[in-house]
Parts: sequence; structure tokens; C-alpha cells
Amino acid sequence: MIRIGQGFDVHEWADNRPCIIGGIEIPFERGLIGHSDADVLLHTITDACLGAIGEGDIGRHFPDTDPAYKDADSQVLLKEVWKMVKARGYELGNVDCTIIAQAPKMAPYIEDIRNNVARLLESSVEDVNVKATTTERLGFTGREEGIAALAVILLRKTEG
Ligand SMILES: Nc1ccn([C@@H]2O[C@H](COP(=O)(O)O)[C@@H](O)[C@H]2O)c(=O)n1
Ligand SMILES: C[C@@]1(CO)OP(=O)(O)OP(=O)(O)OC[C@H]1O
Repeated sequence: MIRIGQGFDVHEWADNRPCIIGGIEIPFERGLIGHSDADVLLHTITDACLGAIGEGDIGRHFPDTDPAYKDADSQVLLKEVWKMVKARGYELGNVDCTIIAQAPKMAPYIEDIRNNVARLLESSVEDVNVKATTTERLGFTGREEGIAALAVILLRKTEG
């Protein structure tokens, strides 16, 4: 049995915030705003996992009104959701993600992010793909007001 899930998230840029994407701190003049650490990519993957198992979305499980999640490490949130995935008897088939950002240039950090996502999903790095695109300066990402991320995940029932 296989299940598919998709995720999408947006966070706004701000000064004096760390830029954390995929659990990796990226040297950049700005960072992302959120109730948590605002890791747009990990939120997207978390939502894709929840979608695949029919469990709603990240805000339902980790409300942005709950002080427990103030400045939360999004890696911890994804790990919690991954436990739910495993408890239902699923493992990763593959996950494919896109970071939509005019800046920073993501290419130097993509492999580190990919390895970190594979670690969080207890999976092989070959089953994780992370890519980036600009929007050619168009729209809110192009104006560098914020960034967005998309993910599609395939889960499969573990054998036995
Ligand atoms: N924030 C980004 C955006 C893009 N890249 C890399 O550049 C390539 C070309 O981007 P276009 O938006 O012009 O298609 C893209 O394929 C990525 O490899 C990046 O590193 N960081
Ligand atoms: C992660 C949570 C919880 O801290 O907060 P934010 O960092 O604001 O992120 P968002 O992507 O808006 O979604 C879910 C939230 O509940």
C-alpha cells in the first residue's frame, strides 16, 4: 500500500532572525519569521507527511497559539510526525521538495539539507531530493518579502 502527501508553506523575511532552512543554519543577512524557528522547508515536509497519513496539518498538531512551540526547533516537530508515520506502519518511498526563494543562493547548502532531511526521516539520502528556484524576481518571493516551499512525499507500507 502506498500513500501520497503534499505540502506548501510560506514564511516572511525579517532582520535579526536566523535563516534556518531544512534544519541547516544558512549565513544570510535576514531570517524567517514564525512562531517556531520558521523552517519553511521542514514545515512543508511535515505537512506532506501529515497529508499522506490523513492527519490534517502542522497547525493542528502544533498550534501557533501554544507557547510550547515558541521558537520551536522544527526538526523536533518533524520527528514527532515521523513517529506517527512509522506507528501507522509506513516508511519513506521518496520525497521531492522545492524551495522558492530569490535569495539566498541555496545551491551550496542543498546537499547538507538533503542529508539532514534523510536523517530526520530515517531514510536513505537517495530517497530525498531538494531543489531551489527563483521566481525571476516576480511576486512576493521575487520581491524578497518571503520564501515558499513545496513537497510531495510517497510513503509505503513496511514489509512484515
Ligand atoms: N534560491 C535559489 C534559487 C535557485 N537556485 C539555483 O539556480 C538555478 C536557476 O534558478 P532559476 O530560478 O533561474 O531557474 C536553480 O535550478 C537552482 O539550482 C539556488 O541555488 N538558490
Ligand atoms: C510551526 C508552527 C508552531 O510553532 O508555527 P509557525 O512557525 O508560525 O509556522 P507555520 O508554518 O505558520 O505553521 C504551524 C505552526 O503551528
